[in-house]
Amino acid sequence: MSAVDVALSPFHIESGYIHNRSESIVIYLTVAGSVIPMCILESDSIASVKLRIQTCKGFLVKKQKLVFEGKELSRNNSLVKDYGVSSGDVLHLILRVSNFLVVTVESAFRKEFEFQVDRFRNVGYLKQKIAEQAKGFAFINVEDQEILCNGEKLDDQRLIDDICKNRDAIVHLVVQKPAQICSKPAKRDLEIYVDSHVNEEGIHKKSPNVGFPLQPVIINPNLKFSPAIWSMLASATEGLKKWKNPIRSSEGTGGAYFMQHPSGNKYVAVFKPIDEEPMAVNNPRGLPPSTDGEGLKRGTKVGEGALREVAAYILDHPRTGPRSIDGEPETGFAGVPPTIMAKCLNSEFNHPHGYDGGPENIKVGSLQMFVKNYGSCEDMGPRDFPVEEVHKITVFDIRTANADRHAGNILMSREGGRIVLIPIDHGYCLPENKDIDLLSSFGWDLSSECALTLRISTMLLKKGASKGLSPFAIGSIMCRETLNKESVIERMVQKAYDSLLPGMSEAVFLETVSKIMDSELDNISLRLV
Ligand SMILES: Nc1ncnc2c1ncn2[C@@H]1O[C@H](COP(=O)(O)OP(=O)(O)OP(=O)(O)O)[C@@H](O)[C@H]1O
Repeated sequence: MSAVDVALSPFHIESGYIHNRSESIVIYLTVAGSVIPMCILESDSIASVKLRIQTCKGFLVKKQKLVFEGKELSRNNSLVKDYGVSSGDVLHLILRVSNFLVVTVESAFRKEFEFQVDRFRNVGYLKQKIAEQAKGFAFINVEDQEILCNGEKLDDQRLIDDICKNRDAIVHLVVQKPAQICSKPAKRDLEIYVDSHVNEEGIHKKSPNVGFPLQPVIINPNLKFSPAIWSMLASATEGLKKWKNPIRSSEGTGGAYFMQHPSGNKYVAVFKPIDEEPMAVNNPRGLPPSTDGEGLKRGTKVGEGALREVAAYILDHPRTGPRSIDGEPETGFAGVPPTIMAKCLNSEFNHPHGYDGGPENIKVGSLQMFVKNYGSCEDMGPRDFPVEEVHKITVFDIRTANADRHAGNILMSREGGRIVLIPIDHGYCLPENKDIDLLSSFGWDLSSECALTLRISTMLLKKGASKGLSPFAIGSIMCRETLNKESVIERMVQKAYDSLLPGMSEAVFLETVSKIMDSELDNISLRLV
C-alpha cells in the first residue's frame, strides 16, 4: 500500500486508547491533499502522536514533520498542549520521502545487481545506468536496450516515477544483440524489479522550458567567484540550455530543485527559491503562508532562508582564516558546500499563478553546489562517523546558532575510503533571539541582531572550549530543555540586558555578557567535574 492510499482513510479511534475522555481532542491532519481526523490526548507527547501516525498510516516517525500555525512541532518530548494545540485544530504533516528508488536487475534465475536511481529520472537514464552497472559481467549498449512494461515499450522520455507510482513495478529489459564482452554467460532477457517506496508528490509536470540563463546575483562587484563556483554556474546554465530541466526534490519542506549537468547524467547544484521557502507564498508543500512573517523556526523570517544559506558558506571560514573576496579557498572548516545567490527562470519551478516566462516568473534563491553523497546520516548509525567530522559540524552549528541541525541535514560522502560528513540546509542559522530583539530599542536593526547572535555564540564556543567543556555540554547551554524553559544562554543574555543602562554601547553589552558567561561556565565546569 502506498503513502497516498493510506493517507485517504481516516484514523480509527482504537478502543482502549482514550483513557481519559475529558482530555481527548480531535485534530485534523492534512497530508498529500487529504484531511484526516485523529483523536489524541492533550497530554500526548509529540513523539507519541508521531508514533500513532506511524502505526496507523505507515509513515516512519523519522520521516514526519508536524507543523501547527506556522511552527514546527520539533520537540518530541513536549506535549501537544505545550504547543497550544486544541480540539478542531489543523496540523500539517510533511513527509520526507527519499528521491531514490532501488532498482534490482534479475535474470530468469537469480538476482544480478542492484543500484539506486532518482525517481524523477527517465527511462533513457535508466538504460544508461544499466549499461554502466552491467559492465562487470556483460556488455549492454544503451541503444541495444528496450524496456517494456505490461508488454508496452517504454519511451526514453517516460519518468521512472510514472512507471512505479504508488507500487512496486516489474519491467522487462530486452537486449537486442547478444552480449559482446562478458565474464559470465550473456543474458538476452533481464527482468528488472523496481522497488518503489512511498511517494506523496504529484505528477511531475512536463512543460516547455523557456530558456533563461541562470545568473548569479552580484551585490558586491569586487567579489570574485572561485573557479568551482563558475564551473557550477556554467554546467547548470548549459544543462538548462539543453533542456535538462530542474528536478524538484521530494525531500524537504520548501522547494529545492536539482539543477542538471548538460549530459543529464548528474546533478550540479541545488536551487532553493526564496518564494518557495516553508511558509512563503509559493511554497509547493501546501504549508500556509506565514501570517506574521516569522518562519518555521522561532527567530527566523520567511524569505531569508536563501540569504542564511549563503551566509553559512561565507561564515564557514577555511582553516587559513576568512575567505578572501577572490573566493579562494572554497572549502571551509566545516565543509559547507559553496553557495551563492542566483536568479533563474524556468517553468518547472512552482508557479501557482501561471507561467508565461515573463519577469514575474523569475525566481531568486540560493544556489548550492551538489555534493555526491551516499544518503544522509539518518540512514546510518553514528558509530562509524569520525569524531573530527562530528566536531567540525558542532563547532559550525554553535557559532552560527543553527536552529535546524538533524541527521537528515548531514550528507555522507567518502574521501579515500574515509567517511566525510557534509552539512547542508542552513536556512535557519543565525536566528534573531527574542531577548536580543528587545535590544532594537537601543538602535540595533535586523542585521546587527544577527551579528550579535553570531558574536555571542562564537564567544560561548571559545570560552566553553577553553574551559574544557565538550561539544555536547556547550550545545546543551544553547538548547531549551523544554519548550517554555529558557536555555542557559538565553538567561545569560537576559541578565546582561537587565543590567544595561540606557545609551550603553554594544561593546559594553558584550563585555557584560562575557563576564556573566565566565562565571556561569565556571559553575557548569565545576558541576561536571
Ligand atoms: N548541496 C547538496 N548536495 C546534495 N544534495 C543536496 C544538497 N542540498 C540539499 N540536497 C538534497 O536535497 C534535499 C532537500 O534539501 P533541503 O533538506 O536542504 O531542503 P529544505 O526544504 O530546506 O529541507 P528541510 O525541510 O529539512 O528544512 C535534501 O534532503 C538533500 O537530499
